[in-house]
Amino acid sequence: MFSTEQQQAIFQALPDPVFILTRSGRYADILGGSDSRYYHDGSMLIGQKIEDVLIPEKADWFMLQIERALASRQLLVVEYGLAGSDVKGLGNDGPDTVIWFEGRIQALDFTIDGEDAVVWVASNISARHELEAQLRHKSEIDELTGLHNRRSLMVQLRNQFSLFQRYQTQTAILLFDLDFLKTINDSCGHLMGDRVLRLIADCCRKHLREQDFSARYGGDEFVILMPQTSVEQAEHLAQRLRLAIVSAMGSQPLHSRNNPNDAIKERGISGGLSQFSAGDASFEDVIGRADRLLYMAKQQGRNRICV
Ligand SMILES: Nc1nc2c(ncn2[C@@H]2O[C@H](COP(=O)(O)OP(=O)(O)OP(=O)(O)O)[C@@H](O)[C@H]2O)c(=O)[nH]1
Repeated sequence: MFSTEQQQAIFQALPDPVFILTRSGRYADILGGSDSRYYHDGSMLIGQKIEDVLIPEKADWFMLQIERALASRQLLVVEYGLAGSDVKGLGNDGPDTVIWFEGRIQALDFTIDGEDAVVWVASNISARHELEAQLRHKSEIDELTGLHNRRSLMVQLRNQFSLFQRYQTQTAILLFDLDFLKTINDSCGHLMGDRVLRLIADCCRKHLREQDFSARYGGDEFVILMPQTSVEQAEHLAQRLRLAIVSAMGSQPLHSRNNPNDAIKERGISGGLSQFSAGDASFEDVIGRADRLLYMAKQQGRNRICV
């Protein structure tokens, strides 16, 4: 139906680039890629090998995908990022952000110069990738404090509990609640209440270790999950955090709106500290224990951690 020239023109008009790659990683041909918003002219790659173009770590990954597609003979769909620093010899000329692609790879049923080969269609999905990252962030992070939200805490607790069941690694959990937030809200305004909640989050980020997982459990309740931590170590960390929060709150102008001389004196947190234990059926058991200990801390006069 189409002449050879017309077929060639149709291939070149394809918006996404189509790479014909041999088993040894040679660019046998490149078609399409006409959407110049996303793709540069790649014709200079023809005849070159992936290992000549990309740094070893990336080149190995590309070669592995070619092998997978050739072995399965099925359509293989992969996602990958390419940064300017992944391309050999680009220097500072490449893009400064990672560009994300979806690769659709299919083995060809003929050989090219005696080699097996695949067709690899690369689509720029950076915009979608960015949107997905934003949505993931929104679904996992508490908007007010920037800590993990309850939903991502639950996922983390479930994973850590599975690890505990398999390896019995000590894992401590602190559940704490800001004392008298209602009084702060009523006396100093809701915005000041919000400010104190953010202050607590800052203290968590500053005073806990990188492996500790801090989350806003809801309202003025927070949970700190401390993997590979004994209760003794966790108690030390919890007390350090409590003192840091008391000290940070001390620097806040927590004065009554009606009477500026009337400062709110009660500043602190009450917490319950527990750990996964052999008899627990699920992570909910340890949260339940920490909750009862938190209640005890409130009963005993607040601004303390019960273990
Ligand atoms: N400012 C602010 N207040 C909140 C937020 N979420 C919940 N609160 C308020 O926090 C208060 C929590 O109340 P409680 O924990 O029961 O009581 P409390 O005043 O902190 O007193 P104790 O916990 O008994 O020491 C409620 O008045 C909620 O309305 C928030 O995001 N911002």
